[in-house]
Amino acid sequence: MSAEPTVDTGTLPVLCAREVDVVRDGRPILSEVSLTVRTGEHWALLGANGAGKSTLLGLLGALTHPTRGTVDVLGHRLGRVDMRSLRAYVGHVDPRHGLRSPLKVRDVVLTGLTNSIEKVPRRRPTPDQLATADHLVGLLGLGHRRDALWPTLSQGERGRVLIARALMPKPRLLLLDEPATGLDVAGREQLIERIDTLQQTHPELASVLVTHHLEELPPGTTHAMLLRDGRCLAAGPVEEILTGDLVSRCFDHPVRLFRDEGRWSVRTGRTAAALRTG
Ligand SMILES: Nc1ncnc2c1ncn2[C@@H]1O[C@H](COP(=O)(O)OP(=O)(O)OP(=O)(O)O)[C@@H](O)[C@H]1O
Repeated sequence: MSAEPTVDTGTLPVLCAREVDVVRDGRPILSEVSLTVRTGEHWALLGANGAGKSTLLGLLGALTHPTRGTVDVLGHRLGRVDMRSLRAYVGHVDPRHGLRSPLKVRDVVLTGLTNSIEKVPRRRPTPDQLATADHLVGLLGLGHRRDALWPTLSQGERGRVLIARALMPKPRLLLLDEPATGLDVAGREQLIERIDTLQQTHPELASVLVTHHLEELPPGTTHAMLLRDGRCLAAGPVEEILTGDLVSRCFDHPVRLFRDEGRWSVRTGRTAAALRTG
């Protein structure tokens, strides 16, 4: 039987993946990927379609095991401890959330406590838990929608509800899988603003955000990893990694990068040498 993990809240990295390989149906999906994430770091995980981003996020979220290599979450190795208890320390925001019931916003946020999609019958939240849910709903800018039903929410509102839900068990690591997919400009900007606010209100948190679009990165992004064909092309502080040259290689297309007020934008460039970063 797996032991309940004691979680280190001190100096250990929140997450440490070493030389990870993932092979599915005999095909290498990830090869020799290493990543260390520490408290207060906010990582962008970038790569073209099929590069392996979601597969890596599944490992980081203790949803799957590597074929080779090791993944430690708060000092506890996947495979040696109960994966479900580790998941309580990792908030996973997946826009493909499969909720079917017409739950109210506040009830969806409370499902974060049980890490379940639907409400768990006969489980009553404590007054403290209700207060935390209300606080998070407000923090994500949804105070006025607290009693709205899930099917009536816009996609942008759903994204923010799912972030509040992921924060409910007070995780140390927040994983965001393409959170701005399908959002209009207003929805995307509100989401990015709220993610950026979290980085200030929750200094104990680390995050990894997957996207194809540099425009969707919050200004508070501190680090980036570029994945290409299942391998890490580059990883480190964002100023060193988000360069026209490296991003061009990552997406196999010459681009120039611009940064204005903390946000990135990308244009096709005739040569990668024409790069300009701010
Ligand atoms: N269970 C599996 N069996 C076989 N191949 C798989 C499996 N899961 C993923 N793959 C393949 O692994 C590759 C990486 O998939 P993954 O979803 O991690 O990429 P991604 O970078 O997140 O892509 P996208 O940006 O399109 O979402 C893809 O080619 C995918 O088809």
